[in-house]
Amino acid sequence: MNPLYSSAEIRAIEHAAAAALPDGVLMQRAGQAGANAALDLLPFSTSKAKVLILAGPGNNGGDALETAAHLAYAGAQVTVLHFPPQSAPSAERAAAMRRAQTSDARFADLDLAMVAGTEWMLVVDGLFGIGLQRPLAGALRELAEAVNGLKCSVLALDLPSGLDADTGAIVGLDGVAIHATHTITFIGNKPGLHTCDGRDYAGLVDVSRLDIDASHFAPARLHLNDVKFFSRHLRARRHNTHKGSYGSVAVIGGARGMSGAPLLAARAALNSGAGRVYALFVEDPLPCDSGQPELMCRLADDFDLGAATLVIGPGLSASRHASELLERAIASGGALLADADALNLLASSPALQTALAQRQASSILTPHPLEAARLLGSTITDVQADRIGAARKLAASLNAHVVLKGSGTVIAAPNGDAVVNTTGNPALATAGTGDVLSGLCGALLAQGWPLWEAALAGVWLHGMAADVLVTEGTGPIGLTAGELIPAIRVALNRMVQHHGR
Ligand SMILES: NC(=O)C1=CN([C@@H]2O[C@H](COP(=O)(O)OP(=O)(O)OC[C@H]3O[C@@H](n4cnc5c(N)ncnc54)[C@H](OP(=O)(O)O)[C@@H]3O)[C@@H](O)[C@H]2O)[C@H](O)CC1
Ligand SMILES: [K+]
Repeated sequence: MNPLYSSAEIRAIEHAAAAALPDGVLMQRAGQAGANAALDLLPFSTSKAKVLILAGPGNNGGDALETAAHLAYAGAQVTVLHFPPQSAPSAERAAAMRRAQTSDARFADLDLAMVAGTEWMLVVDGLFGIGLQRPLAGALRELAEAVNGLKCSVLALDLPSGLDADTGAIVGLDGVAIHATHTITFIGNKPGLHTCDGRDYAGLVDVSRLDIDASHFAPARLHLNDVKFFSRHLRARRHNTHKGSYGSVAVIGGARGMSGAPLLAARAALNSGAGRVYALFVEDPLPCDSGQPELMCRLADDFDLGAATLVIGPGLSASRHASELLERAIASGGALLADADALNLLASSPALQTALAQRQASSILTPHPLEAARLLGSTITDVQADRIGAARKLAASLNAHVVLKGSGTVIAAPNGDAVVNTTGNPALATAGTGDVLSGLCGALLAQGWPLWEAALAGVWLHGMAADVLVTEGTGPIGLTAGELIPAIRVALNRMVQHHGR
């Protein structure tokens, strides 16, 4: 089920596997896998294909040298830019170097004009893998920038050089990484390829396990999101049901001048199948939502908060009254999702945090990185430098399921399990999409989904709806949050048709 491994876990697997195999086999397999991935990107007749191979000083460079030898034997015109190790290379890297030197690959000196001025069909990035220790600097930085200026495909071996394998952050303030179009990653998939800058820099990711025996892989605590994680909750509707069978959602928010946010969340909840949906306003309730008259608009103070699944936060404001409503919502016994201003109020109140952490029924929190930073007492930079760590920390300290939004949304449970989402695209970087997500998750909770699965499915469907709209040309530029709602409804129904019973 799409496990993700930290670099420490990958090294442990590699050591255990290498001990049971003849010397150098893993690097040879990595080089073969790299060459196969490269050949997939080259024309059938390789003889005219100019391929630039960047071979760094460590074992990632060893993989690149193996790849270079294979591609040269396959007839490609291979040029290698080689960065020799400062100390004695590993035996397998030395063997890889001999193989590349005895092939037809040409070793060239670093010349940025040559890199920029040649019509490469492919660049293979084997500068650094999981052993990157510091930012790319000097000539390496210039080389990465020159490669990033090329139009051709770029295949990263293991991961794009300059990217942190565990976090997906580019290493260093104002750091640089190779912008790959494809990545062939070895032994196991890595979180850094799927969150933060990872999705932009890794391109299409393929995993080669190097034929390592399954016994060497310990169960992972981190996975890519997968429909299999939540598909058993996708239920076909029974004929003999009524609106009461599908639960009630109450969205609490809408301070003066911010009534749009709860309406978006409430519309999303209704269109995601909740039986009854209330839009509860901190003050001045709208008489109705003329665009969605099925919604019931009320003053929050007049509502029994125990009577519905609560989504609190969209347009809530930071007023004292809003804080009292949050306190009441936390004290209610039912399922609760807190978003937006509710998260900011939580961040400024240790008492509310304690009350949330002590709830019998756990909760879902859906912060974006700034909201998460406020809750953690840190900065956006800190959060983005380790999104998975930040989500896990929040989940543990607040005893909540945390959805840390952004590229590669992270969903973390209080027990440390975490998932990185794979759907979604930059179209979601627009006002109101967070409100839609909160309403969608609230609707799934109201229909009886457990918190973890509701968060996984909500994030997955939200991203899938945006992906479908972008495929159809409705975005990424200019997609509006409201347009997501009918697309979510279609995606949810299609999934129920496919998986439900
Ligand atoms: N060992 C095997 O059989 C296999 C390895 N695989 C591949 O190996 C890499 C991991 O290899 P490792 O050597 O540990 O690490 P790297 O190649 O990523 O880089 C380490 C060397 O790079 C130097 N370094 C690190 N950062 C920088 C930097 N910013 N600028 C310059 N040099 C840097 C580091 O030198 P130090 O000075 O820090 O000591 C090392 O020399 C893994 O990713 C796989 O690709 C195969 O997958 C399987 C077989
Ligand atoms: K690399």
